[in-house]
Amino acid sequence: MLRIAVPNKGSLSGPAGEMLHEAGYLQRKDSKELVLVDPENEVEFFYLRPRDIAIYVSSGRLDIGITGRDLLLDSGANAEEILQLGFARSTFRYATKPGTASGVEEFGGLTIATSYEGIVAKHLADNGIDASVVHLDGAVETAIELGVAQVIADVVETGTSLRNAGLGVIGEPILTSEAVVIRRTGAGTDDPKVQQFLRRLQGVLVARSYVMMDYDCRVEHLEKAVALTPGLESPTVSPLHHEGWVAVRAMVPAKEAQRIMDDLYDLGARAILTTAIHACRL
Ligand SMILES: Nc1ncnc2c1ncn2[C@@H]1O[C@H](COP(=O)(O)OP(=O)(O)OP(=O)(O)O)[C@@H](O)[C@H]1O
Ligand SMILES: O=P(O)(O)OC[C@H]1O[C@H](OP(=O)(O)OP(=O)(O)O)[C@H](O)[C@@H]1O
Ligand SMILES: [Mg+2]
Repeated sequence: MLRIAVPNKGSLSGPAGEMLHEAGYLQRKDSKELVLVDPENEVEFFYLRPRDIAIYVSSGRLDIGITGRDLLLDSGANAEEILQLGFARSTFRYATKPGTASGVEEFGGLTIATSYEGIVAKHLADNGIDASVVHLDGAVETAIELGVAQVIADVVETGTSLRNAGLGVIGEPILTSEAVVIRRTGAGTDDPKVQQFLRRLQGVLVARSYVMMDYDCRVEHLEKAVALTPGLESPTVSPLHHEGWVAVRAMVPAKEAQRIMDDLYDLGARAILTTAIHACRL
């Protein structure tokens, strides 16, 4: 059985469960369930605090985990990313009240509040800055108003929390984060069970970001049409009953589908349609 750590709470938990469900795995129905066995797929899911997942995976007791890159780096655990999942995207940044500091180099002697002490301590050390770090569990933006710190370092997605607290970002993002699949460093991905798990998640990512496009076009326009829809390997081209015409089928990125349909139409293609892909193995 492959043993997999899944976030039990917070921003990662819902999307991780949805992705596993789309990949064909059983998922818990009750948020109080801590362990779930999926016998058909030969996997066992452990629902754990997102912050603890890298520690479990680095111990080798669990084969794989889903967590955030920022949490992985903050933990300092002996685990590495083996797949990016594209959700829970955020940046990790410093912020202050206007007028406190214009750059990270002015943080010397100040106190920085954060839930991610590991990342902040390393970043300060790398930049040779001597500042104090105070750990808070959450709602870090309020720390400045309440006088606990002059600077915060926190997750920023839309920036709404910072704006609401009257804070502005300082310097470049310390890192960009997203949900990732992790494995103990050096354990590799050769294990066929790990390979199968990764292929299933990759299949979900592709099914979400591509659509299938079909259209008819005249033979003399085929080369130009195929250049617009090269597909993954190469498009399928079938003869139509109506001589001089072919039917073409190819996967295209969902975000570009409308633009490609316009370009195909201008080229003389007709009956252009797209359909959703529900599952996929590349
Ligand atoms: N607003 C957000 N948008 C995108 N990702 C976020 C956001 N807030 C947190 N994350 C990501 O979620 C992960 C943190 O998960 P965690 O459960 O510890 O905190 P949380 O989502 O803030 O939940 P809570 O604070 O309610 O416990 C990190 O990878 C972080 O980058
Ligand atoms: O840039 P934004 O879109 O506002 O998102 C970022 C905020 O979201 C998270 O907070 P959460 O709501 O999880 O509360 P927390 O601070 O207590 O973790 C994060 O810690 C930031 O505060
Ligand atoms: Mg939070």
